[in-house]
Amino acid sequence: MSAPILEVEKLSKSYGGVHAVRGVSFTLAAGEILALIGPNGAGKSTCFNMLNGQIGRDTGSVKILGRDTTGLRPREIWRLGVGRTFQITATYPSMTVRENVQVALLSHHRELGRLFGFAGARHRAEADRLLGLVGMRDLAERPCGELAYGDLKRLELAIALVNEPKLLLMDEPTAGMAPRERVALMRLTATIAREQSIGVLFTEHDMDVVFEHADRIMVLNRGSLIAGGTPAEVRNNPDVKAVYLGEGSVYGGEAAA
Ligand SMILES: Nc1ncnc2c1ncn2[C@@H]1O[C@H](COP(=O)(O)OP(=O)(O)OP(=O)(O)O)[C@@H](O)[C@H]1O
Repeated sequence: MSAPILEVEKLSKSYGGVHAVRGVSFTLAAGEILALIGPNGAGKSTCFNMLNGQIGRDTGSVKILGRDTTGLRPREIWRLGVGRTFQITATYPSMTVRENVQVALLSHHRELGRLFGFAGARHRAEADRLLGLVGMRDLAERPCGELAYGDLKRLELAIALVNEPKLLLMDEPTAGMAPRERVALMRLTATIAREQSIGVLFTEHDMDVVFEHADRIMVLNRGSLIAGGTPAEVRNNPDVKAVYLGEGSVYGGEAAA
């Protein structure tokens, strides 16, 4: 079996007296879709931000493609082959869809100096290939500011793929989307991830999305992992049921947190 893409061991972080994340360990394989769920305040974002280098960890280790990430800045972690999407989309509204992808490609190729007098031809074919992957080729000429929210999220996915990531970190990728759009976005993500052997770690509040698309689910509560396994295993886990009781259903239908 090939080495895991992501290896997390005993990751911890406290804020004053609050143990936001306590001794979290897990691995993620190529092409695997792994969901990190838990009620509000469970530590999901803190975990994520330690993985992508936005916040430092107190203890523990994170290896991406076998490389220890201790001390690496977010940009250096991105350059290891990590794609990211954020809860709040960050695109340039006055630029077209294609130009937004081209700018990301310029950054990936360390050519941002060329932005001045940006002729629009640079990496155009690659930008169109990425837009084709997410089904947005026909929207290439549209100004980003005119896009529907669901299309913006697909664009964000195309941008996350510019550096040919082996690991994709998605923090609430479907936040703010209509239910049907959410499932469609995760289906698209899962298809691309499996075709390209990209490991995906995502946090998500919509349990329909989680149970339909994750190969494996980890459940955080008060900073600790309390359960992990296939969707069927997690669904039947009594600890998980207890955590979610009164907050919605882990069987799908309602948001759990
Ligand atoms: N910068 C910070 N300073 C102090 N406490 C923090 C900070 N960031 C997070 N916390 C605390 O750490 C705990 C975990 O928060 P975190 O945001 O990681 O949870 P979460 O599972 O992502 O929640 P949500 O689902 O609401 O986004 C919470 O108790 C939170 O109040």
